[in-house]
Amino acid sequence: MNLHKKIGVLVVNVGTPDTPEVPDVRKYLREFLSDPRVIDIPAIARFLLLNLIILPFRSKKSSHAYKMIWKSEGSPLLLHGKALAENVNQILGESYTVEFCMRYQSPSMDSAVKKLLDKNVDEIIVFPLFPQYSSAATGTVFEKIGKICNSMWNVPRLKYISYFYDDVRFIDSFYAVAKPQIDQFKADYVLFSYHGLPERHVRKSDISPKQEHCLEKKNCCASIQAENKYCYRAQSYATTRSLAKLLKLTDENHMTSFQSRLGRDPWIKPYTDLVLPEIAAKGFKRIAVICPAFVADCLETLEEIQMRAREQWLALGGEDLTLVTSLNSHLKWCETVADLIREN
Ligand SMILES: C=CC1=C(C)c2cc3[nH]c(cc4nc(cc5[nH]c(cc1n2)c(C)c5CCC(=O)O)C(CCC(=O)O)=C4C)c(C)c3C=C
Ligand SMILES: [Fe+2]
Ligand SMILES: [Fe+2]
Repeated sequence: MNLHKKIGVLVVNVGTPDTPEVPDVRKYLREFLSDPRVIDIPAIARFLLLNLIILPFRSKKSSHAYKMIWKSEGSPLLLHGKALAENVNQILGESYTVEFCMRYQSPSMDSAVKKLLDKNVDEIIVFPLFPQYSSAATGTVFEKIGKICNSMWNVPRLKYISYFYDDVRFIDSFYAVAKPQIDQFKADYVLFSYHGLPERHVRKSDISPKQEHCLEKKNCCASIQAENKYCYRAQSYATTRSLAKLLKLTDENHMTSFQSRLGRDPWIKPYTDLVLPEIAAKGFKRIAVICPAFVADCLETLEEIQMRAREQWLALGGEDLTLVTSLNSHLKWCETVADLIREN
């Protein structure tokens, strides 16, 4: 390797509002949900849905939720991302410059790319913090970097990290973080709850000639094959299989589900809020919930799982539910991120 080469790294997460107040949450939701990769319906229908239904109702509701998890220094998603980038930069040393940014709102991808170019980097590695590929999260980050570079005369060399759902170091990091928490909690059941997606997104990721694999064949997500290599649901199940094996779980005491639905379209199943009653009915009392689609704790883990799902579990007669805190800026995870960057 050329010792004088300077490598820029963009570590990107989805985005968060600047404050938990309604106007900032509305601004964030507007940018996020106007993205055709997130709400993939015709532009006029998306505009009407967003302005007449989602923004008037959701902004207030989400603002209330954000207020419950907000830290004095800011949004958990932002704080964890900044800490991760700082630690990874220290591990990688001075031939690398690592910038943390958000696909929506701030710090913006545009400002982070500018910072890297001001430091005269020779190439940029784009690292979306999403273990499983989805067009709504990973795809939109890659599209955005393309748009940013479109306006440049000297386009920097770009490299992309698309997914790492089965990378042994990612799995080992989650194991290292989760295992002590599950043991200490004395869980009798482990639920792997992933961010959901509309079923339509998964069907569109199917690369078989007539899209006859994803959600068409029985057990379509039970293994990764050529047809479903971009299938978010199949990649999520693969993450669960690797983690469950390390945690020595059996088919009886763990399962995979999908949370955070929005709107009336069918989303990938099973739904987290609908499996909790089934698990309770089997007599399990102490459930630990791991969320391996999120490498940092955020609204979806801290409010939806640790608060709302816990309340639901207690109402179902469960003894307790714990959220297994995420990778955040755990040292093993920082080393994994540094390794994934180095090998690019
Ligand atoms: C159609 C709507 C949505 C899709 C598709 C979607 C995919 C998706 N999202 C993440 C990661 C995160 N999403 C977060 C929040 C969030 N997500 C949606 C909607 C969709 N996400 C909304 C409306 C929100 C905002 C909060 C709310 O009102 O519920 C977050 C947390 C952000 C935070 O500030 O803490 C993350 C992270 C992935 C990985 C993904 C595709 C798989
Ligand atoms: Fe989301
Ligand atoms: Fe699939």
